[in-house]
Amino acid sequence: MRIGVLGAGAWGTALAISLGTNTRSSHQVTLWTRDPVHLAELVSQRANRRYFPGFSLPPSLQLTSVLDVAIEAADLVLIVVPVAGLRETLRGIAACGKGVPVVWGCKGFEAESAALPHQVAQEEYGGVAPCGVLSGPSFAQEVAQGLPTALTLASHDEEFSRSIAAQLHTARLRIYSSRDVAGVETGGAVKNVISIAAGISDGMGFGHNARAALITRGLAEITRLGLKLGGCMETFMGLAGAGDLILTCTGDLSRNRRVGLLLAAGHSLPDILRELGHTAEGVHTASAVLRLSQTLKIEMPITQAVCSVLHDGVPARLAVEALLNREPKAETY
Ligand SMILES: NC(=O)c1ccc[n+]([C@@H]2O[C@H](COP(=O)([O-])OP(=O)(O)OC[C@H]3O[C@@H](n4cnc5c(N)ncnc54)[C@H](O)[C@@H]3O)[C@@H](O)[C@H]2O)c1
Ligand SMILES: O=P(O)(O)OC[C@H](O)CO
Repeated sequence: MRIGVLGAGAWGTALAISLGTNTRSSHQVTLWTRDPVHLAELVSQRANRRYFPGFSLPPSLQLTSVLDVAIEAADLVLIVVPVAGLRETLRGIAACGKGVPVVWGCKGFEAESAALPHQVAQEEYGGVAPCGVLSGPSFAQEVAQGLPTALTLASHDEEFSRSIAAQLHTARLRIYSSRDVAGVETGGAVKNVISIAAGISDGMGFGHNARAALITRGLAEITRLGLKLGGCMETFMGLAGAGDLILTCTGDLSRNRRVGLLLAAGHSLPDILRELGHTAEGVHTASAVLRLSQTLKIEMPITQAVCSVLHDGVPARLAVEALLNREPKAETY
């Protein structure tokens, strides 16, 4: 298959390396960056030192900064820009007029609209071609190293998700298909918020028990919101739910977890984001999720606490104390 990967950050580059060096099938991969200067670096260094140092780009990988070139050369487009760039990227693909099938790998809610990626896609690309989302526990570095990873590809078009999952599937990148787009996207988005909370807790030295409690009650928040948004219970127990939540709350490769660790150490959010140099979707998604939870009247205390630290200047210790001092209640979802 000919695959256009749009977005040459960590995840786009890792997917391009993994799919481009896949020995079982013969994918021809083109990686697109919007920045011509970045393209020149990629071409001359055959590596992405800016976003993904330590990995060589496979010789067969094509590189471009012209969107139409990446799309024209593709049977499938993978959009791997942050959620904030999804709408603009979809508009660019639509303007190309090819009607190419699209799968996105971004995880979050759009900050201003609080829309999930598939809702943005419906507005910008609805009815043009089959679409889906790729999500699940997947640190870019491990995927690029060829370490075993399992993902979920969800689409409302069941035939599309099965077919694309089968074509992208390898022994090292196992891809399961699903119809639950809203569930898969909600799991991938909210886990980033809970991961910031886990980072804060670990950074303050609260220990393994507290982290396990945050993961479990975080899963309850994901499930509550996800069910309201039309997701299925089993999705939240699967790769794109509990799987990704556990990975991101416990794995030190997580950028969202790192945001929490640095907040606990007393760093300011602008300094943290500058030092990170990468997308941490949980930062913007937290506010969108909080607004949604208030509109939908869903209790999401961990999300609320994370928002208060990120955006209201509440010290991490006070936010954690407020969480701990909540009234006792029955353990429900
Ligand atoms: N890094 C991972 O391990 C990983 C794994 C799974 C999913 N994701 C998700 O993938 C998405 C991208 O993450 P990343 O790790 O590649 O981020 P990153 O910060 O490493 O790179 C983001 C890339 O997108 C580009 N970009 C930003 N806005 C753009 C726009 N409007 N149009 C075109 N390009 C734009 C940037 O220039 C950069 O190249 C996020 O939603 C993230 O949650 C990341
Ligand atoms: O580094 P993070 O926190 O954006 O997490 C990366 C992936 O989403 C993990 O599945």
